[in-house]
Amino acid sequence: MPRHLRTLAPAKINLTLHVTGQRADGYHLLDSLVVLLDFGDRVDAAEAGDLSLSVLGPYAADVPRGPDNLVLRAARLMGAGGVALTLHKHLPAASGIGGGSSDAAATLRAVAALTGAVLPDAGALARLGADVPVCLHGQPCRMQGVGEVLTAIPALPDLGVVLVNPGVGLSTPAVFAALARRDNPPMDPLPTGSAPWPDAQALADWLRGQRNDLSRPAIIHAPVIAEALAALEQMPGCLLARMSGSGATCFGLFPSRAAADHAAAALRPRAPGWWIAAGGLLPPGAEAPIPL
Ligand SMILES: C[C@](O)(CO)[C@H](O)COP(=O)(O)OP(=O)(O)OC[C@H]1O[C@@H](n2ccc(N)nc2=O)[C@H](O)[C@@H]1O
Ligand SMILES: Nc1ncnc2c1ncn2[C@@H]1O[C@H](COP(=O)(O)OP(=O)(O)OP(=O)(O)O)[C@@H](O)[C@H]1O
Repeated sequence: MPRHLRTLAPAKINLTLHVTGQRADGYHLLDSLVVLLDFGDRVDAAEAGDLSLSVLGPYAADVPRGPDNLVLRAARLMGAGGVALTLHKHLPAASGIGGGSSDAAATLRAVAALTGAVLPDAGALARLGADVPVCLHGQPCRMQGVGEVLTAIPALPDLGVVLVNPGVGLSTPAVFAALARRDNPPMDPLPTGSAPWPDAQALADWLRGQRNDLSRPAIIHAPVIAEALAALEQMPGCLLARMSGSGATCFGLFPSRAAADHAAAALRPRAPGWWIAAGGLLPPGAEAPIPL
């Protein structure tokens, strides 16, 4: 067993997010295409006498340091007694890109690799956060139910992605509560065949016919989201711009990682208060903990 591990907690984006109903307990039924990106937070785990958490990085001040941090909640769920955890918080909190859920999933992976403990069951994962199952899954997929039903999707083409957060945090329950309708149509049927989206343009063309039903209520709370979407749409090479999750982070899709890097570099000087990051899709296996 390794004694010290480093794990990526990748940013998550909802390429689509259809809200199709509501359960009796208030949780909403979703139909969403989810991908993870090749950048995000980082969770380090080392053998130690007690369970502890240090939080570092540019957004450390925006997340709890105590027992409510999803890293510690995930570690306790694994029964971890002697693990020193360090969260490097690079993703803005409460921003629709899965930060806390991805940190929790990375912690589950790291503690499993460090101690040999088994992963929690599906019910316990969902109680940590609706996005925890998809973040633990690690691969592009369709997410349904309230987040616990994950199915495979056709292979995706190479993509570049730019994320833009216009400097506002949004409460996920408040955005769901502002929905005008909860019984919206699901996604169109997924195309069939081994590579129905031969390139990023073909994927963007299909996504243009789908929705994020939380965009409208999120823009009511934070009108600056519309400015972030417009800024992305105006970048050369941007194929599609949408909001992720419950916002306020928006993503732009580009034909390549180089085109995304170029657009992010061009946008930064024009929007100094915004968080802007660029990358690509998470390669298979890249979510696995790395011994240090
Ligand atoms: C909107 C998404 O980001 C889409 O991927 C996720 O469904 C939200 O995932 P999350 O932040 O991990 O969500 P949780 O922490 O479990 O839930 C936060 C709150 O969002 C609302 N919520 C969440 C998921 C869901 N399917 N229906 C909901 O209504 C509930 O009010 C819940 O109390
Ligand atoms: N490790 C963590 N990182 C981020 N937030 C955390 C963490 N632990 C607890 N939280 C709390 O969870 C809340 C939601 O943060 P998170 O970054 O998961 O946002 P989100 O936008 O709801 O994500 P999602 O895309 O899954 O909806 C924050 O307001 C914060 O107080």
